[in-house]
Amino acid sequence: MSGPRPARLSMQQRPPGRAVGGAMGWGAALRVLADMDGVLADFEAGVLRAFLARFPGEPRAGLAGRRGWLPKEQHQAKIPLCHAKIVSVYESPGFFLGLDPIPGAIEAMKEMIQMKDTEVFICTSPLRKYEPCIPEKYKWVEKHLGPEFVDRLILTRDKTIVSADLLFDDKDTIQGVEPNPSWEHILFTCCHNKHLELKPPHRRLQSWADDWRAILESKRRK
Ligand SMILES: Cc1cn([C@H]2C[C@H](O)[C@@H](COP(=O)(O)O)O2)c(=O)[nH]c1=O
Ligand SMILES: [Mg+2]
Repeated sequence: MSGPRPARLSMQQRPPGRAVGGAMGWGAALRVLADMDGVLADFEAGVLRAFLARFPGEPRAGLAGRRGWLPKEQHQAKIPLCHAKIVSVYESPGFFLGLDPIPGAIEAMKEMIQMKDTEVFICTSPLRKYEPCIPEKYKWVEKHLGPEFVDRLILTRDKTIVSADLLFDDKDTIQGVEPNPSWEHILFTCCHNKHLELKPPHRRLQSWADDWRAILESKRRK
């Protein structure tokens, strides 16, 4: 985690009506990234639901017993034969588009984007097998959040190179080519990370019912 980013002066690039100024100075809007799977879209529940529908009677690990980010690793460790089947589930057409929103996520994002001096983006990593994952991610955002957020969708397999103040993400370790990302990673609680004990100054958001507004405000004050 590093300190706040220097103020940006690219006012021309800002959408009309979102110019910022005042106490924080011109261009010093707070920039927030929200991860998609596990933060906005319920990837874990979607995997389990689709797996049960497609392979009824197949042994699987339930959400309560999940440890570690990769369900394929989880299942691989306990039930070796499941791996390829789990991958086939989340690589199937309709999987990403059919994911349910995480409770409160849509409301939080729509409120956040209206906040003064705040820039909100969705930052998601597509599967290496990028079809149909990528078009379905765009469609999901349009369906649940609307066209305003389609313009704010960042797809990258390396989030460390994206410049922002905050990143809400369920993955416990986010690594890439940039060793010191500009954002503070707020771990969004999910079945696979809830057992992890975070050492200060690392912070969590337990759910969208938790005080995400306070996290944004704490970052503005810095
Ligand atoms: C195995 C596995 C894969 N994913 C996938 C789903 C997405 O394509 C990315 C993560 O996307 P995010 O929006 O950056 O969260 O990886 C996953 O999320 N979880 C898994 O266990
Ligand atoms: Mg995620």
